[in-house]
Amino acid sequence: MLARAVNPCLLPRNFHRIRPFPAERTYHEDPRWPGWEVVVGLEVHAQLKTRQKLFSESLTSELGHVANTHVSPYDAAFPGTLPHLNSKCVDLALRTALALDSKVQPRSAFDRKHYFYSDLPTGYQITQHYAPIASDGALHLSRGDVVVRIKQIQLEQDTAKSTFDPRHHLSQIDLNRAGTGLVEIVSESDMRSPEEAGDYVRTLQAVLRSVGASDGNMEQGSLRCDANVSVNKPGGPFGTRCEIKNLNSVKFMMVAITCEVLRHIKLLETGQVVSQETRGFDELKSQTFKLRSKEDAPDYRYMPDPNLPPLLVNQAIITLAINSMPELPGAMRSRLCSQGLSKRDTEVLMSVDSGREVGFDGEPGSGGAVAYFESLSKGRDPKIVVNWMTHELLGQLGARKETFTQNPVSVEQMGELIDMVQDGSITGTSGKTLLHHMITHRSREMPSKLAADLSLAALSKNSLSDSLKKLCEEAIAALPEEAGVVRKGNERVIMKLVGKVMKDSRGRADAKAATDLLKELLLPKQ
Ligand SMILES: Nc1ncnc2c1ncn2[C@@H]1O[C@H](COP(=O)(O)OP(=O)(O)OP(=O)(O)O)[C@@H](O)[C@H]1O
Ligand SMILES: [Mg+2]
Ligand SMILES: [Mg+2]
Repeated sequence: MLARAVNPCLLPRNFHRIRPFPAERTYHEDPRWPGWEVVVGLEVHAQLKTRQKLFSESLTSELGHVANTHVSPYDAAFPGTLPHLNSKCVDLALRTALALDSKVQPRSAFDRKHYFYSDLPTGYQITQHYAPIASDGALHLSRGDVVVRIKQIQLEQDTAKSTFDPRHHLSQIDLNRAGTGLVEIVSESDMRSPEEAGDYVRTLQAVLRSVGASDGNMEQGSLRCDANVSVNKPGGPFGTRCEIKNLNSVKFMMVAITCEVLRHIKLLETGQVVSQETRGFDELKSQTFKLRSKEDAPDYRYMPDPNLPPLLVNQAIITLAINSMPELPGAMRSRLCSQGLSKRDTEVLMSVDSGREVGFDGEPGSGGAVAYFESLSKGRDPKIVVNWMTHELLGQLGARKETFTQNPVSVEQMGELIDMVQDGSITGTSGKTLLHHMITHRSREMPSKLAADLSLAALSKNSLSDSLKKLCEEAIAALPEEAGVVRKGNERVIMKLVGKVMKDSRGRADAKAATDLLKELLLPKQ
């Protein structure tokens, strides 16, 4: 119980424990399946973002690396090789446990889970079946007041990857992934709909990313999920669960759960029974299919791994982990809101921020939108800064199908640009043009220099009044009818002339100054 014994004074400011929650959920009828209650429990496998694998010195790999180039003799199960625990994997598992408000076990241990498959060179996977590193945690979902209990968090090895080429009847094994560290996070069966399951995975992804434990990328397979589904009559005991294996997108997971719920209900309503099975999901047919029944379930012959001593985590290690914890999403959200940002702006910034790169071994990643915002808003109005960031910077990057991690505009450049617009030395329109120029040309020049080079200095009444006057006179000459109407007292038509001035000045003219000057030129002095 060491984690519970941590002196609360040692907890960083952004670290707060989730209050206890009721395990019982009130039943709300779902119109999709009236008279039935849905129960979901998830097992999530997240690849730990460490440089090296869990028990060997070889480097972890990414999708696209040449097959079998990140393999040590240990990963390939050469006889005589021994595991050596990577402490960085333990650090990241501890961060995960703390972020999920779990009890860190002072003593955990590694077990062998045996099965025979080509992606497992040793014939067993090292996992923590009997004594996981942490248990009894909780995750607050983002919608409603739902808290999902975490049953346990265990450290384990990833498998290799096997692919089958049917044309040549050839199985190929890539050992790059073999032995990469994973955390398996097992939830209690506390979710009551496919949407809650989706919310759980998304919230968990954000937590894992924020503590640097995993990049949680489902498309690239660094986060995989098994969904356990059952149905029961409200108030009755839980039904028999079926486990749908290896779901690799939140959307498909929700579809798979929905299909499975409907399958269970159909069986039960026609007097049949649900048998406990492990199932797969066919994305094209939107159907789950049987992989094996409980009777065919493999006997994993779990046994303690004789080559690995118990993993001992004392209070000093937990305190170190607590002190190294980055800010969690909940704390970040409240901090941004307290700086005067609207809920919407906060959500936009945070969702962009969650796309930042996750650093290796718990190091901070680059490309964070919140850190960028915070540097930028030093000494500037946060609302003006967030407007420039969300509407202009993100908007222009989005139009080029680029993400914030590809943003070429430095905080210094963006800051000077905002200041120039604020003090009137360039107009808002010119600011946007400058930003566009900096993004498209990946320019390292400061905006003041670029504005001079591109002749974008604002034409206001005071500065360069001659140019503005010239533009106004040209507009009057070019639009004589409109000018005539204004002279007769219809001031609204002046906007057409202002529009012409703005266009001819390529956005450099200050609209208010142009309006005033046009009025001076067209209307009799009062
Ligand atoms: N009746 C049920 N309906 C829905 N989910 C359930 C039900 N009973 C258990 N579960 C969920 O099933 C999951 C069981 O996962 P766990 O890792 O403990 O065992 P397992 O699936 O038997 O083992 P393995 O790791 O080998 O797949 C948990 O998330 C749990 O909440
Ligand atoms: Mg499991
Ligand atoms: Mg399971």
